[in-house]
Amino acid sequence: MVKQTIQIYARIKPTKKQTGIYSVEEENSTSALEIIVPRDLADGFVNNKRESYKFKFQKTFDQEAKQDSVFEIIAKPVAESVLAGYNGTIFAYGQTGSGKTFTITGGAERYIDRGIIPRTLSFIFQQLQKDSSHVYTTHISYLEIYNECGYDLLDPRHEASKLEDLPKVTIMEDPEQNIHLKNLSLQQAASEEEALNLLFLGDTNRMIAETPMNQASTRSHCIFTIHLSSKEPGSATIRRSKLHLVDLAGSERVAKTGVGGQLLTEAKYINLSLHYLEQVIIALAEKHRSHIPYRNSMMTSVLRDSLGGNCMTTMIATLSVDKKNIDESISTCRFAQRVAVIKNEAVLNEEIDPRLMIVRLKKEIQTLKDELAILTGKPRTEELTEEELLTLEELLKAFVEDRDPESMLDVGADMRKIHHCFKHFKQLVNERAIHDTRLSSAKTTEKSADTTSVKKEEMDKLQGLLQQRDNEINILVNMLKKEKKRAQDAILQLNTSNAPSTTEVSQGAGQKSLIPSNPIPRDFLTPEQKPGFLHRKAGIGDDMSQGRQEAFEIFKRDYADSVTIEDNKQLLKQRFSEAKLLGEKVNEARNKINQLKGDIEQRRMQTAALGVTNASVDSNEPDPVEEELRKQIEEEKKCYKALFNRLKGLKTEIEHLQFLLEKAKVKLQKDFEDWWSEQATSLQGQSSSVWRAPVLTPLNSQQRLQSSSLSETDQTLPTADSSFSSSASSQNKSIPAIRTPKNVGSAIPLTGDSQVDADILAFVKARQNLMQKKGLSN
Ligand SMILES: Nc1ncnc2c1ncn2[C@@H]1O[C@H](COP(=O)(O)OP(=O)(O)OP(=O)(O)O)[C@@H](O)[C@H]1O
Repeated sequence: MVKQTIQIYARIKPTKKQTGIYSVEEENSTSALEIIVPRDLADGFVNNKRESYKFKFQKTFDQEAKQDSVFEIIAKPVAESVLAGYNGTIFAYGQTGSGKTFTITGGAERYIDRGIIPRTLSFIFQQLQKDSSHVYTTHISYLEIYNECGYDLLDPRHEASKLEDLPKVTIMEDPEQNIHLKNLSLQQAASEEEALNLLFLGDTNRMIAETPMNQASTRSHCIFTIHLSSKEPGSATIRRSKLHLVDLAGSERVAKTGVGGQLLTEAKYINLSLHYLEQVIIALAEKHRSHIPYRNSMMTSVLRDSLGGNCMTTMIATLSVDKKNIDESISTCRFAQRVAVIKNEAVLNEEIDPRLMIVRLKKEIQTLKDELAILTGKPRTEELTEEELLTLEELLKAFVEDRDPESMLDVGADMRKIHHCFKHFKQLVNERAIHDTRLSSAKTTEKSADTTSVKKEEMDKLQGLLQQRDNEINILVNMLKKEKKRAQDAILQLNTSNAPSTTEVSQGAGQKSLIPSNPIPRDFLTPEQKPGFLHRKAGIGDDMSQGRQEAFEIFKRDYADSVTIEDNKQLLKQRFSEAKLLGEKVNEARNKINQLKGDIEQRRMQTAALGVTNASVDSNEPDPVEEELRKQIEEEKKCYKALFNRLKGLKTEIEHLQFLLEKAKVKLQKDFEDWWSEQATSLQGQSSSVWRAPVLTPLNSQQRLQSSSLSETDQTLPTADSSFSSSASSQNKSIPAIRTPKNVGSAIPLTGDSQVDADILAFVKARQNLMQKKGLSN
């Protein structure tokens, strides 16, 4: 790598006029250029009394300097670096007409005026011819940038087409941020002559010709590039280098009205891309500046490597030393001073030719194989032998089973064995993955088994509940039967004592029913008329099921202690009303006493008032009216006391009765609970096999009536599978509401009450549906 600041040179264009405004002083390896501002021009400065400006250059080529010396000193070293594989750039910067083109390309009239490009081409091709140790390839490209648009000056269509019709050269950037120019042709030049022809073609195609300074400066930038690649015969290394020879646009600034007042101020560039070039130069000159605005213009993008990158760069500041150009000359020198601090790092651009590399590696492999075969005494085949595989497997097994994390597996430098090991480990990892998947799926199955057990628990609970409800129904039905029997006994008794009061109601088809005309027994009332038993009502023992509540009502009625409870209740009621009456009387007596007290007070006041108005009235004499009132008060007080004492006694009696009732209530509750569980246990024992519910269809109201009527004729209530269905089939084909499957194990006990039976059947159906859902029905 070669680290180097951009080299700066100054070249002064010859002039026939006597200027006397500058002087050149050559020092060791540098030269000092002093520009002296004539007094008359400096008059306009207010704050600056300086009359001369000094600038340092590598060398200043004064007016008499010839093209060959410029080439020798400036271009030749760069060309040599390019030949060695480094990138190089030479650019000329200066105002229009200061000699940039003359320096870079040369004068067209005389051979001796050939500029840097032809001389470099000549030099390079001479060198190439001389060096037979390398194979060189040379390509030329010629780019013109005008108004931020790139044009290929070597495009043969230039002559026939207008500038705007030609394809524009565009900048492309690859992921490594390397710049590629699309539509810029690279023309191979096998000889100096071919290269010069290309230069001539490009110059001819330049769209913007040199113009007089006062009209418009030359505003295009031209970049002539020599692309060189070289490699030693048989070597895979290719060196690629580029040499940019750049003729920039004129560096004039705006507002050039005169020299005075403008010298120390920085006027703006006419050419925008030169402004961006200066921005890049300023940014590069600043230490620790991370962002360099190369992308702002096409010219700075193309010359990116030349400015602070992988390139050996040289700048030639062209100066026109006429008095009228003194400000532009100073600007140019200032610019050059900034450029001089930019450091470039040029590296050898070598790359490996991939095709050659493959060939070389193949060859190397073969050589190594041959060597190995000689050393081991046996040629290495593609596959491992069985014996080798066996040994390897044993090694692998030992390695995998070894618990020591530090243990090593050494199979030697045989890639076949290493590959085999990788294959083995991959297999292990895959097997492990499959095993894990199976394990997780097994866990999922376990989970689902858990869910099933939860469901089963729930089902068992429901089944228990169903059993409980079945028991309830059975208990209720049994109780109903008893009630019915009692009612019918009562009817029979009535019939014997009062025969004409019974009406025979025909039920059709030989069915008869005895319905008492008066009074109607409680249990034969319509559901709407029923006060409590089996009639839906809310409230009694909210914690009891409805069936239990109803059973409780019946139980209560037949309870042995009910009479005592009832008597106590009546007594309590009586005592309550007595207490109420006594309380009223006590209040009356108290009011009476208060009233009498008030009367006495009033009487006293009247007597006192009379004593004041009438002297004959003696207020100290006993008043018979007051005496009478006092006696009355005494009487009332006695009465009040007697009443109060009685009330007190009643209160004690009431409290005692309340206590007794509460006790009886608790006992009743307990006795009922005992009886209930007794009933349930005995029923469970009777029907240990689960009821098999018949297939049911809902009853309509007519059927309900018939069912109800039928039941009234029998002491044994009709069942779904016998009485009801058989009688229904014999009477009316449309009636059968209950169909029993063949495997029905037990009958549904019905009560004969249409509403109650409908409730029971609805319950049975709901139960059956539930059983079917749970998959328990057969
Ligand atoms: N060192 C020199 N010796 C002889 N003639 C020169 C020299 N430098 C420049 N000239 C002449 O001066 C004129 C203007 O020079 P040139 O065209 O090179 O200027 P320029 O800086 O390239 O201008 P532009 O910016 O317009 O391209 C040309 O006729 C050229 O031959």
